[in-house]
Amino acid sequence: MSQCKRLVVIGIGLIGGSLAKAARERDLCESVIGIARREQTCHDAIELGVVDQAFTDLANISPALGAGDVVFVSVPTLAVEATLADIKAKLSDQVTITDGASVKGSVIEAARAAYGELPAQLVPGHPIAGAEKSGVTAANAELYIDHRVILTPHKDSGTEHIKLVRELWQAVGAEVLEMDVAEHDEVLAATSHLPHVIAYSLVDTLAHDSENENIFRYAAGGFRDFTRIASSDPVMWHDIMLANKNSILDSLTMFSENLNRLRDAIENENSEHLLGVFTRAKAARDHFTTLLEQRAYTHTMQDTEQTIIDYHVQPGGSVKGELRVPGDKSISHRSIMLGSLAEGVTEVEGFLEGEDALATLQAFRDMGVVIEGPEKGRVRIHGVGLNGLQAPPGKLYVGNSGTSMRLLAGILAGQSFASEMSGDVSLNKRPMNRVAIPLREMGAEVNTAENGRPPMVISANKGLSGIHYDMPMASAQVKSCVLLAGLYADGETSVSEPAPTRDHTERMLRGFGYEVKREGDRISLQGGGQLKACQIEVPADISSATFFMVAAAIAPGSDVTLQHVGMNPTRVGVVNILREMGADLTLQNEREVGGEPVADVRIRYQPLKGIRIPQDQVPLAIDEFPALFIAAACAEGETVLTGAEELRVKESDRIQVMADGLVSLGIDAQATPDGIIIQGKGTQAEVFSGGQVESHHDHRIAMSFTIAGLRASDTIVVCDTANVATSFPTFVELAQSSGISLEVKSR
Ligand SMILES: O=C(O)C1=C[C@@H](OP(=O)(O)O)[C@@H](O)[C@H](O)C1
Ligand SMILES: C=C(OP(=O)(O)O)C(=O)O
Repeated sequence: MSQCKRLVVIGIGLIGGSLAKAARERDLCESVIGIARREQTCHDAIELGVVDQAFTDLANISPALGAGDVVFVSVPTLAVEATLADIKAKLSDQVTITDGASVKGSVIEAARAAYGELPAQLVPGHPIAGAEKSGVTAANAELYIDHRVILTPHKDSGTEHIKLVRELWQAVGAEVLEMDVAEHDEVLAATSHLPHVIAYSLVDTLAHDSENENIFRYAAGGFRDFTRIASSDPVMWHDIMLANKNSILDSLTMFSENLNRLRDAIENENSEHLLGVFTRAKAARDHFTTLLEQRAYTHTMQDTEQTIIDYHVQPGGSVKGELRVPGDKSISHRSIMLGSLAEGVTEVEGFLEGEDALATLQAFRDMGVVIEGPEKGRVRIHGVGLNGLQAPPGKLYVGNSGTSMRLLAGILAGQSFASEMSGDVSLNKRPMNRVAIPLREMGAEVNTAENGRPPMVISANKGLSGIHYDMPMASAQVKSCVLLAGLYADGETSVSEPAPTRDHTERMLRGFGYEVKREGDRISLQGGGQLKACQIEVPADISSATFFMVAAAIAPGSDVTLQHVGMNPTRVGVVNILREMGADLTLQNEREVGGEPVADVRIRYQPLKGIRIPQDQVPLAIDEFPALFIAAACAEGETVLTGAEELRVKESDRIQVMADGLVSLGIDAQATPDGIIIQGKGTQAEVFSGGQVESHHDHRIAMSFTIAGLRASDTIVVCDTANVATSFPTFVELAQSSGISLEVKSR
């Protein structure tokens, strides 16, 4: 398809030559013409197949050019003005003009100087694709594939000209964005121009060293990677420095100040500062790497531009083997929170490197806490004490994680700075009034969006008072939020829970040397104490282990042992319910690790029967119901769940979403206001039909329908499953290694 009639490239170096060559090889224009100052370049450009024709003067071709033709100016930045003056003198105002200069403010100035008013035919642009090579010989037709081109049209740029330029870049494989000129120049100063100054300066400094030969001879990866861009074209970079002087100076000043602080930290052996800078930078760079690789990720990444990941599960099979699922999510969150607020260094083992717990970790890094790792589940937290957090530089983004937002709300209410927390599409629908109400009663100023939804804005603490709070729902998140705010409140803070909920906060506070009392259903603590750093070993997450317990319980021939699973009595509902359904489940090697009971759980297939789920088990198995509904569908007879309306406000409405998914896979399942009624299909081999189910931004829904594949008659496709990484980043590997035929496909 022809994009433009003729393409004229003025300045046939790497940038111009690559566009010319790409246009020519892809047959995008009737002809591609080069203009260069030197005869030799013209000759080389034709020889190398970069252009069809080349001239040293635009006048050779300009009379023939008109509407539909594009001139691409690709000369050194400071030569743009003279080139535009030449163009104005020789070219029709119908021809589209664009350029490739790295600084856009100076191009606009040059155009004003040459034309007076900015001409409609001009659409400034900047392809973000350099290479340290330069000259026509480096021209590469593939250079722009999957690279970005930023267009900075001015207010009078003609739409037909913008369209032509945009389509030309897209046709050579680039992704085209638009930006305002000033924003472009600031962003580029920081991300491209500053790194070039630093690389040139570093190599020049080392090259002047008397022992430079040795330095260059022995310099391995670090030097080579870091200084690659110092081989770029000196004239081009000289021009960029002058053309974008002000923005570059701003970035350079900020960098020099930080470098000086680092220098002082080294001189004074300030490990805190060094580790703070290095760990924050590593986390940022790792995040950037995943962005570059376009993998589904984590904390601060919003749901933009990601490829969608689906699971394709082939029917049948069984699960076998010894498996260790990752660390407990609830305990991992709390280890970061209490470790950060403690005096001294807390060491954590078995930390869950899933997105939810990482969101909590990032929030505390944002508030100035130095956190080393995670590295294979190990984390070292340099606690700052209850009053040592610093105001974060911006909003705290906690992704998909309700636990992060609700527990953090309690801690943030106690801080001397204001803060704001936001989440992803799922979290932004979840109710936050349940924590805002008691926090306001304590004296905090908490604002939410409509109907108590996130974002949450929490004002600087003007004094909190202890309260007694009778919780209207059984929620460990609400209980923990109030108790954590209670650390900052005057006097005693207490909560009563309508039914026992997970007690990790209370246990861990005690582990950090903080007194927490429990009398019946009432839990209390006094404000104003101190947390002392400790060692934490996080057991494997019973909620993650559940998927393999249910898998083994429903798939004939299965025999699985899950190692080192947390068996906190407030979390064992799933074990009790599966046993009552007739599962062959035994606990082995029961022991206590760091204040939490653990055991190995062995499950062998045995037919299940439907039951009426005891209400007292509901809070103890609250996250396990999606998987338990799959077990119910495979059981003989009816299973009835009541008293579980809390399931409607999790990452999705887990009652409705599971009922819909089950029905679409051929199960008689009926949602009720506070539960579900499922007619099990018993021992018949194929319980579920094949089909497609949505995860609705909910990891537990995604994993539950994955294990349903073990008793399906055809392929089950579970759509949009990147959220599994919030709680169970190794799910796919473990599922595959244990015998589930699961394939991950992206779209
Ligand atoms: O405190 C916690 O770590 C959690 C409490 C539960 O939420 P609720 O408090 O809303 O029941 C649970 O569903 C969540 O996965 C983790
Ligand atoms: C409800 C859950 O988590 P959270 O509330 O932290 O998002 C869960 O993991 O099932």
